Amino acid sequence: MPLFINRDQIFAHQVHLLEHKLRSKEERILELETENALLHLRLAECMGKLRRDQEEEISAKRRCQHQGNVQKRTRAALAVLLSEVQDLKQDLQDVFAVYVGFATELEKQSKQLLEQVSCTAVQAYQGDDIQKLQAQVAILEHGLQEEKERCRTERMRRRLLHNTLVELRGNIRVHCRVRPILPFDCSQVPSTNGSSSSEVVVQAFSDDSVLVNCAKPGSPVMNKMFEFERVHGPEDTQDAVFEEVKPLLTSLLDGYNVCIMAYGQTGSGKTYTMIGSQPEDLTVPVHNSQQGIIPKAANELFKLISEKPAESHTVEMSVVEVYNNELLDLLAKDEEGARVGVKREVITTSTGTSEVPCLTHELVERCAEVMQLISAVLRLRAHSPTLVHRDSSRSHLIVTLTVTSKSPNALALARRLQGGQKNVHRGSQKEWWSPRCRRAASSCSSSPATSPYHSPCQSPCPSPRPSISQTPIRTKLQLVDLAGSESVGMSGVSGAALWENSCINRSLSALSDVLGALAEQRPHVPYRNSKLTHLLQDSIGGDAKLLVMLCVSPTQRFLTESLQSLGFGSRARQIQRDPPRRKNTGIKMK
Ligand SMILES: Nc1ncnc2c1ncn2[C@@H]1O[C@H](COP(=O)(O)OP(=O)(O)OP(=O)(O)O)[C@@H](O)[C@H]1O
Repeated sequence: MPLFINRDQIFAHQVHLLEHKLRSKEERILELETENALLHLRLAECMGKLRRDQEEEISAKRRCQHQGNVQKRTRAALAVLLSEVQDLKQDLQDVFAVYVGFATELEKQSKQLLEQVSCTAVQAYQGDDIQKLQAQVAILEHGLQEEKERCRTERMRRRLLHNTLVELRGNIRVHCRVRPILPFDCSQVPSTNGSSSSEVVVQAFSDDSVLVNCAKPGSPVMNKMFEFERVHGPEDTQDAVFEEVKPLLTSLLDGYNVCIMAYGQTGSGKTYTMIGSQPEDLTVPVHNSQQGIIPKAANELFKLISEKPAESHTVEMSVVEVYNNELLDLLAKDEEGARVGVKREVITTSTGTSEVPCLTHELVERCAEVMQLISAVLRLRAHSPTLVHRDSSRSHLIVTLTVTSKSPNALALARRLQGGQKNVHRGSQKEWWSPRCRRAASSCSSSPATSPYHSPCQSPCPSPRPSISQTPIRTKLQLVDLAGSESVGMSGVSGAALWENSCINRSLSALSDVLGALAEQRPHVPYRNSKLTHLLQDSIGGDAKLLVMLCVSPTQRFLTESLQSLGFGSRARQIQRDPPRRKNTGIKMK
């Protein structure tokens, strides 16, 4: 059957198809146009963002440049200031040298005149002449006294200028103490080069320099001079040593953190300097004149606090030892209330400071209480005999006195107000503890009942914050008696003691590495290489006022160790930190 195809129908169908295609194309075009418009919008947005970023970049660059310029100008001004101080120091040294010469000459002349007077008196026996001569002698002696006085004043000025220089540089202060010769300076083993082991080779040359004779016997003298902020000789008493440290206690109440650290080889007098001479029976009180820096500092601190309004300051104490690279809380008690060393960890907080969570703090109100706690923990501290020292400390001891000031002095308050609300809040967040924080702290398993103070609670405190003037300021006084470095051969130890020795030497070399990195201003400072440096991180690299007390033996027997300690001190002096800052101020010290 023939198939008739209606052409109109076919066309109509094709037209319909084409129309459908056209519609979908138009729809696609519309879609694409919308997409295009959206893309344009996004492009415009991106362009805007790019422009803003570019503007920000330009302004950041400008700010950077400005800061760079300011830094350059500050550095240049500081350099000028430093060179002026150096020149002044040099001038004063010259003047001092002239005065010394003049004074010596005058003394000589007056002696000669005195001799002449006595000769003339015997020969001539004439009253008039004697009187004249006596008058002359009196004038000369008076002149000599005056010169001596001027000399002393110039010396003081020189030291003051030097201290200003140290403050300007923000350097670590280094003092050195050369102890007297002691029986163990004479070695039982005869020296291979024939020299006497007890020969004095390290001397306090002046009040700021140490002279070391490094020559081998038979060879020409080879002297090395080391300069420090203050040098004490064997004749210097505990009181004299503390006098130079005392001003730091005032700084503590002015809002600075302070750290005093004794460094030196075993038997060089670190514990003697920090704690004082120790009787066999630790309960026997030590005479004031024999006390070291820790009791004297505690005494001075309570004296200063007693001059403040009543109950405005509280002091809390913690004691830790770093033994075999482990941190032990020496004030922690067991269930029966007996003190036992409990292991703790040191952590870095979100603000970058180091802290020991759950560390025991005891409230102390008198120096005697501090010393009672010290005697209690000294029994726990690791000691063992070595060939050099029969009661050698085998751990680093860190005594911390935390002062909370509810009514800070005008100086600290003014600084804090200048520092601004933002700063205070940042500081207070870390320092203020609300009842909720206290509860959190006391829920810590080994928290002491005696103190509400613990490491800061991480959870936000909903309680209202105190105003700026109400916020207590907390400052830390860290007193560190480091374990003594020594060579294995010299100490003659073996077994467990050998491990102790290697831990001590490793932690001290970690301390040295940290100082090296800071002195060379390396971007990474390896604080975490040892528990000791991690714990002391804020004091060494932070903004605390740090005083390193180098202890050295005077004799040939320990020459290598003494040179190593003096080198450590010199390296510490090279560190240029930001000048120490008061707590909560954010303002650099003048
Ligand atoms: N300036 C000093 N005057 C008198 N005696 C001192 C002086 N310095 C140290 N001594 C005595 O030297 C001995 C060793 O001193 P000390 O215990 O302080 O050494 P150390 O550096 O702490 O040693 P270690 O690191 O091994 O513990 C002690 O008997 C101490 O009394």
